[in-house]
Amino acid sequence: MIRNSINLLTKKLISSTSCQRTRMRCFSSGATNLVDVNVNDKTGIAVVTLNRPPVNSLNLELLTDLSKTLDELESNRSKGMILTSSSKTVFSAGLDILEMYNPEPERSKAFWTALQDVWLKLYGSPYPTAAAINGHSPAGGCLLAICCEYRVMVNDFTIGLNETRLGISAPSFFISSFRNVLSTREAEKALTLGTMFSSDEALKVGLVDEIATDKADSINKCENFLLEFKKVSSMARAFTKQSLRKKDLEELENNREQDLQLFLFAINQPIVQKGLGAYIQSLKKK
Ligand SMILES: CCCCC/C=C\C/C=C\CC/C=C/CC(=O)SCCNC(=O)CCNC(=O)[C@H](O)C(C)(C)COP(=O)(O)OP(=O)(O)OC[C@H]1O[C@@H](n2cnc3c(N)ncnc32)[C@H](O)[C@@H]1OP(=O)(O)O
Repeated sequence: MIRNSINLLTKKLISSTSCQRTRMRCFSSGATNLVDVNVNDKTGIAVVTLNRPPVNSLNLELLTDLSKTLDELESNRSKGMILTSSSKTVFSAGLDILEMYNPEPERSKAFWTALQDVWLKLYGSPYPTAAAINGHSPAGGCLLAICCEYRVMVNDFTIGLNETRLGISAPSFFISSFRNVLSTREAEKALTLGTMFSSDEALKVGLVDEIATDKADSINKCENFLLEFKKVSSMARAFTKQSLRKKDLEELENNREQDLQLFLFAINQPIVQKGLGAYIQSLKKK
């Protein structure tokens, strides 16, 4: 994938004049509409909205749609992407727990592979990315946000990698993208404690870059960030980003099968199944 991106950058260099004339308007990511995409005609920035009520939990279908959307943005040479949610209170509740409970072997494999795909594409995207976090963002929800280069969070919500609170460790690619945002010290403290930060705390520690009053404000602030790149060569920008993230990306690319087997092993442990069952019940009883 990194090689593909570098090839793409080279192609861009050769055809940079024609690229600038190419402007995609809008595209759909499929019949299901779990992901809405809206491209601003003037700026070329795409607002990508997660749309799987009630809480945008990341199941196989949502991850597959998101993965396709990221492919389309890349092949359309997007000017930038803002990731947000259609919910009023939840950005994403993270991985869909039902994908891990009583797992069906082929589906769990496809599910984890789709998550790996999304992470590789989002974390390593050549176009600039920002997250307009307009609701709670635990675990896998936080993962999507930290893959982006900039985060604007609406007040009064929570964000964090809380896996240890659920009795598990965050997978290694979750940890590497978290450490790309926070200092190793802050990341270690937050990951081991499973801290969920309030919007203000997240700002203080550097997990988010700005606070917004509402969704529109968060999108506006993300857009302002992305527009700053008008002054910068898109190739130089993308190359720099991918160089900084190269080690993390290669770590997963070179160990995808091992990472998948670890996930399958973990979710198939009876003690984990018991924990997942109890957790699902606790969410339902709320
Ligand atoms: C427990 C042990 C886990 C062991 C796992 C083992 C191995 C796996 C190995 C590696 C993978 C590890 C990686 C994990 C990363 C993850 O992302 S795990 C998911 C973590 N997410 C959460 O813990 C969030 C849980 N949800 C909430 O806290 C709240 O729902 C919310 C997001 C704050 C929103 O609250 P709100 O009040 O608005 O909504 P409700 O709570 O009423 O929820 C509505 C509805 O949605 C269901 N639901 C919520 N979250 C999830 C979810 N993540 N997956 C599936 N379904 C979810 C909830 O049950 C309600 O359903 P309903 O009652 O049927 O309407």
